Amino acid sequence: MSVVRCADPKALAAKVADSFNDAIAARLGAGQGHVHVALTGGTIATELYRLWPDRPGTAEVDWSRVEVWWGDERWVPSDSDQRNAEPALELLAPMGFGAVHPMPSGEGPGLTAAAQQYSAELGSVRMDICLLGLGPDGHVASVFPGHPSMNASGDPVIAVRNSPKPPPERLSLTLQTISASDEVWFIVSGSSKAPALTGSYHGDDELPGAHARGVRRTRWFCDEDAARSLG
Ligand SMILES: O=C(O)[C@H](O)[C@@H](O)[C@H](O)[C@H](O)COP(=O)(O)O
Repeated sequence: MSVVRCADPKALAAKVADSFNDAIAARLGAGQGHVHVALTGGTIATELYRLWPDRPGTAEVDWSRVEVWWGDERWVPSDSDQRNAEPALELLAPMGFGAVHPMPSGEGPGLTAAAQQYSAELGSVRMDICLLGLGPDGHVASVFPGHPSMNASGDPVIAVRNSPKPPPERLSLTLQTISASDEVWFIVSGSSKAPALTGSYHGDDELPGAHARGVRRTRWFCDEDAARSLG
């Protein structure tokens, strides 16, 4: 595990964008045909998507060999501004990804069928890099502490009901699926996240963030406000 500390949210978002560019270019340069990346929703992730297309180095990457997935989604219609995927894809449009895989939206099949559909779409794909935000309660993707989503196993994607964070219905990768990723990257900003960050980093069992670990590497990108109590 490694921690990357940045002065403020803007520097944090820029650092994560540059790190993605470097890591993806390195994978492609090493002969990997395609790179699979899972993105997340949330405020700081949106800041990342806003500045990523214009970062120096972004134009150097062959994005046609990158496939984008989502770690979780809110079960609302596709034109809702609460969605994770569509607003992000609008910001990231200049990059021209080879393929994008938004999770199904609320006007489609039922929630359970949608989870099965995305599980099938995922098939045997494992993420090279899975990006995660962290909630103040320690949630990652739509896996919440003390909630049935924490113990889900079986299919890689689950239907989440009664989510403590609105909206109540969501889709999410399971912790097992997240932790099958080669790398897990956290992006964490703000003092409200400091206790959850410290607990997740140090392995507090009750926090979903403590169970999300990459097979090869776990990186914690955080700003000083979030990292305050990390030591
Ligand atoms: O759908 C969601 O709500 C997100 O995917 C969620 O897991 C998010 O990443 C964290 O809650 C952090 O969000 P903030 O950066 O807004 O605190």
